Amino acid sequence: MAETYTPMLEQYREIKNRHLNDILFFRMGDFYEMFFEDAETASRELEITLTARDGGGGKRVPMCGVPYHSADGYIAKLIEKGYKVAVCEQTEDPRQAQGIVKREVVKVITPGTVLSDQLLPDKANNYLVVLLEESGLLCFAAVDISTGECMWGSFTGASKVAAMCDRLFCLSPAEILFAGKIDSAAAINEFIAARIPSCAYSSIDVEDFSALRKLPASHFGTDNLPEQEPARDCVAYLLYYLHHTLKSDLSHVNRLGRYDADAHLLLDNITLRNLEISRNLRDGSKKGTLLGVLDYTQTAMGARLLKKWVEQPLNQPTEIVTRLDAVDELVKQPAARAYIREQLRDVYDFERIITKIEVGTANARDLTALRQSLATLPLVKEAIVKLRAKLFSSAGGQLSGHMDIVQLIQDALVDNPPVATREGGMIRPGYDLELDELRTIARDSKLWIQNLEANERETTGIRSLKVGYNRVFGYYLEVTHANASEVPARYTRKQTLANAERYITPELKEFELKVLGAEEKIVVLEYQLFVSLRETIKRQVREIQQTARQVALLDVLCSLSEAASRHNYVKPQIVTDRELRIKDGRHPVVEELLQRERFIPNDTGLNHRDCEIMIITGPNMAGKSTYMRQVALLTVMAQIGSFVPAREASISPVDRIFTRVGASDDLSSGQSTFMVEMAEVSHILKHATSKSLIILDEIGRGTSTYDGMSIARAVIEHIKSKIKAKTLFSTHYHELTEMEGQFDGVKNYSVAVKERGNDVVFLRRIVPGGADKSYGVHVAQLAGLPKSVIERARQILSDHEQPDCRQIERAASPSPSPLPASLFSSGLSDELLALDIMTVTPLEALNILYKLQNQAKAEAGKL
Ligand SMILES: Nc1ncnc2c1ncn2[C@@H]1O[C@H](COP(=O)(O)OP(=O)(O)OP(=O)(O)O)[C@@H](O)[C@H]1O
Repeated sequence: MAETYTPMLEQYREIKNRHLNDILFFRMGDFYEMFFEDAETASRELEITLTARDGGGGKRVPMCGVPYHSADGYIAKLIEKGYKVAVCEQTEDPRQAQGIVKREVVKVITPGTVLSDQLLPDKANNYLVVLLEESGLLCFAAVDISTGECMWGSFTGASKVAAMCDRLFCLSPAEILFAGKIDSAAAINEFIAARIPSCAYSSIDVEDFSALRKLPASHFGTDNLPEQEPARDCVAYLLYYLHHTLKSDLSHVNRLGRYDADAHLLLDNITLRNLEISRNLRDGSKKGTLLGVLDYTQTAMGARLLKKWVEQPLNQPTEIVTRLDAVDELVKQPAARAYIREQLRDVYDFERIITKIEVGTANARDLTALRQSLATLPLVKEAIVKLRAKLFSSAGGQLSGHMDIVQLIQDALVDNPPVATREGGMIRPGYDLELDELRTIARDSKLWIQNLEANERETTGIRSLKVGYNRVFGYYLEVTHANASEVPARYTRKQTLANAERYITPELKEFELKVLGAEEKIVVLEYQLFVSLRETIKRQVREIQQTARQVALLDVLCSLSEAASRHNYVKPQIVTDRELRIKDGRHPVVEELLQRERFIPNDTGLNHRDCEIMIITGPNMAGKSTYMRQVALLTVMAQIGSFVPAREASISPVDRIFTRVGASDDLSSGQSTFMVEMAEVSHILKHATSKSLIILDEIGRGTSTYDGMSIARAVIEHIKSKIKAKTLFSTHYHELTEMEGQFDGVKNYSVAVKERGNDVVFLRRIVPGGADKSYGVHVAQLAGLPKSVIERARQILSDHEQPDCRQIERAASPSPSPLPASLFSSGLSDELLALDIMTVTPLEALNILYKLQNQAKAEAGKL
């Protein structure tokens, strides 16, 4: 026989059955209760007491609970730990309920659908992504429910997984859902675990999917829908999940954008990381990144847009120039820029406020923030209309101040309303006649009580008599025991305290009814008025969203021009001759970090005639990596529409930038450093085109010299003959400089140094020609290696640099390099060879080691 529970628990079980993957917060009065397994999980994760309650038939059922007013904090904790929380409310007034109060899940909160400020990342997007793979097409649909932004994209072919991973890296979703069976799931999961570890992921399956197929068209209309069915289905899953979790009509998710890879300069996730475009390698924050240097945005909307611009620069010259012209105008008009930025400082994140209005969670304070934000816009518009650049004329035109809404909120709400919406105190006097009348009754009642108190004191002669109020007895007259004998017969005793008696009179009760009724009515009426105000604003969701987008655009343009003038950048010329010419270029981030030292600028000239590939040699620490990243970053900046740190720059947009820089530790994937390096090089060789820019920093160094050098040379030859991409290649293999004479367009450069005795001065200048020394020992010394090690290294190096040794090293055959002669001279090796390691005891071994060391010391002249 099926187990039976109390009617309330039966209701719980019925609801829980529909939310098996969620923790069910079950509202009971002032608490959210959890039962059964959920109670055990929640008590463990939230560190709250696990109790039990009678489940019917003598069964004890595990239970725990949290007060409803502090539930947000607990929910936040569970979401951060990757759980989903279904919030089940009482949907009827318990006083009117017959039997068990009706309850319903009003929303499911998941990492990708959170809307509370507490859980949303400040100034950043919070994406939910659905992935679907079908008929060779790998699709995604993404939404930031907090702003209403929604888009889709799809990839095919051999590189579809890599392309999807790059996209996911940019979106950095809070939650990913795999719809149905995804062939590439393993590879994608591996990437998420390594690169977006905070992302929650699960699968989504629907029994009757055919019913959902209509969702995209009914929600977005048919105009912008993806043509391919898998992509449309992906959007359908996304909408289904949103309806299932948010249970609102989602009118703020009203535009479906398409991610179009062809419109952008593609920066894969490796390059985004290597160049530290928006996240640094140290802790993933924007400190010390290109975004960090360019971000002078004033609003959260601007900050989110700038991150997109920086991670997805443009590739079409006309679009780039349009942005550059706008930035240029603001650079030339510092007063206008300062004025606009000043106004924008008072603008709240109203893109998110609009969402809260749409889903009905906005409070009165949100609305006053919206009013304040919109009210500043006419001032911004005034400044914008005087500007000439194309982007301003479109932005200015659309920058509506929504004065009707500003006025409406101004009239309806007091200046500083409370956060709570059901406790009154929000609506401005004069806004609603009925409310004003009720307030008059409530206010007059205070006067009435004062009068009553004075009258009663006079008629009874009890000077200490006072009128009071409590929730249990309502209004009462309080008289001390000492005066009890003076109390008239018309008083009815209600309560006896230690030193006083409390009474009521018919007059007082009648008054109470009127007053209490008024106060209750005020609270209800204020809430109704507030909700209807919210609904009125909701009708303009689209228009206000449009305004938010214009504000973001303006903020970003101001930010880029502020960065340009603060850091002394110049407007790059955008050309189409496939050349890159930079005069006195600087690294935007390194120049900011250098405090006392001055950053030394350098030129660059890359073209397909005489300098397609730069082979850069030079000492360690000389500035090779900095220079190469600088060239890449200046290209990225120009394609963002930003000015660049240089005296002059003319840049032909590239289609992709590839980087292979440093030793990226991919220990999590179980691959060796060299394997990762080769995989990255292979990725570059497969995807680079003649319009790409490639940065290769010392490839081949993770293996033996000969293997490494051979691979490096073969890679350059391949790029030169097959790909023809502009390339910067740094290396310590001086042998590669021989390529200059052998291939047109391969040019040697080196970083100049000055030698002073054993000391080396880095000049940080890139000059034509190859270098012949690495000065690695010098850098080791700078890094603080023990003096003895440095001296020994110098000795080995000088032996090694003898002509006969160098001859051997440069030979192309990969024979093992001989050890320096001195190490095993004078019979040391004979003694070692004679040893039978398997039979010596540890003590004997130590003795032998001691003897060998003494011998070595003697040889080194240290004894
Ligand atoms: N143009 C410059 N002006 C001033 N300082 C610079 C310049 N370029 C580089 N530096 C400084 O030199 C440091 C080392 O530069 P970088 O890492 O580019 O050297 P590298 O030649 O790539 O070294 P390695 O071969 O060891 O990787 C940088 O961190 C920076 O502080």
